[in-house]
Amino acid sequence: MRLREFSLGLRQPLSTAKGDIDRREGILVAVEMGGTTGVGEATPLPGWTESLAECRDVLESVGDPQTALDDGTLDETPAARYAVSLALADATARAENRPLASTLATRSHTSLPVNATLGDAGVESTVEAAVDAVSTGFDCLKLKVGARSLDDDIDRLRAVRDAVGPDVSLRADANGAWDRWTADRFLDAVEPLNLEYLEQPLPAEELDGHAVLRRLHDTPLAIDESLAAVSPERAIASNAADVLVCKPMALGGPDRVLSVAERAHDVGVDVVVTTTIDAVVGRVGALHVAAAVPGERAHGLATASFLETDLAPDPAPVRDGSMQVPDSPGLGIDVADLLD
Ligand SMILES: O=C(O)CCC(=O)c1ccccc1C(=O)O
Ligand SMILES: [Mg+2]
Repeated sequence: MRLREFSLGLRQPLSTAKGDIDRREGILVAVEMGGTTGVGEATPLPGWTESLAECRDVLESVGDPQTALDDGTLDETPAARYAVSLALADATARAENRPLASTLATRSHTSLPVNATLGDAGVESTVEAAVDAVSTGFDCLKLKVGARSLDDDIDRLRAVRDAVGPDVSLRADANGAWDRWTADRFLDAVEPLNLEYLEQPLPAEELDGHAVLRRLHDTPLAIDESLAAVSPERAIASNAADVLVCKPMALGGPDRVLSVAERAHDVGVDVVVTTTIDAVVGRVGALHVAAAVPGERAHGLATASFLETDLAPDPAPVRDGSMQVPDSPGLGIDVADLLD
C-alpha cells in the first residue's frame, strides 16, 4: 500500500457553529490488486474522525489492506478505513471495467442534485451568496446557523427566503450548537419559511431531545454528528430524524454508508451523503456512494469550490446544481494524475 500526504488550503474558510475549517490535510492511499491500482483518501477532521497523526499511524501499520479491513484494525479510525475500503473498491471496479457506483448497487443514479453549502456570515453576505448560488443553478441551499445570535440566524433565513423565492429548497445546519429551548424558538420562528429540514440542532448525544423536537414541530429534522457519536442502529431506532446525513469519511467507508442507508430505507428515513470538505478522491468516492443510495434528496457534495487547489482534475464538476456520476471504470479519476 502506498501513502502520499497532502495539504490543501481553502479559497474561503467554511464558518460553522463549531469554528472555521480553513485547511484540509490528509493521506492518499493506493493499493495494487492483481495489477490494477485503486485509490482512496483519508482526510481526517478532528471532532468527526481520528486526528491526522492517528490516521497516519494506523495507515503506516497496514500490511495487506484487505486483511486490515477484515480484522478490525481500522475500526476506530474512520478516515483511514474510508481510504482503504475506497481504494479496494476502486481497484475492484476498475478490474471489472465498471464505474464504482454500479458495483455498489444494482440500480444507481447517473446524476445527482446537490446543495450549495453556505457558511455562517452576516445577513447581507448570506443573501449575496444565496442569490449567487441560485443564479448558477442550485435549487437547494444549506445554510450554517448557530454561530451567531438566534435572532440574527432567523433574520438571515427570512432574508434568504425573501431573496430566492418559494421554489428553492432551504436547509439549516446548527452543528449541535443549541439547547432544546433555543431550537424550539428557532423552529417556531421559521415555520412559515418552509425549510426542507433543520440539521443537528442539539448536541450529538441528545437523540431523545431531537425526537421531542421532531414531534413538536412541522419542520423535518436531520441528524449528522449523532450518527458518529452513537451507533447508527440506535440513531435510527430513536425516531430522532427524518433524514440521516452520512459522511463516508466519518462513518468509515462506502459499505458503512450503504448499510446505514438500507436500515434507514426500511423505516422510511432518507439519507443525504456529504463530504467533510474532501479532496477529489474522497469527494468523488462520496458521489459514487450517493449514487448507490435510493432517494431523491440533494446531497452535500458540492464542496470542491472551497478548495484552493486539488489533487487531480475533477471528473464531476457541479453543473446547474447537479453532479454527473463518472461512467469510466472505478472512481473515474486517472491514477496517473495522482501518483508520482
Ligand atoms: O453538507 C454540505 O453541504 C457540505 C458538508 C458540510 O456541511 C460539512 C463539512 C465539514 C464538516 C461538517 C459538515 C456538516 O455537514 O456539518
Ligand atoms: Mg452537518
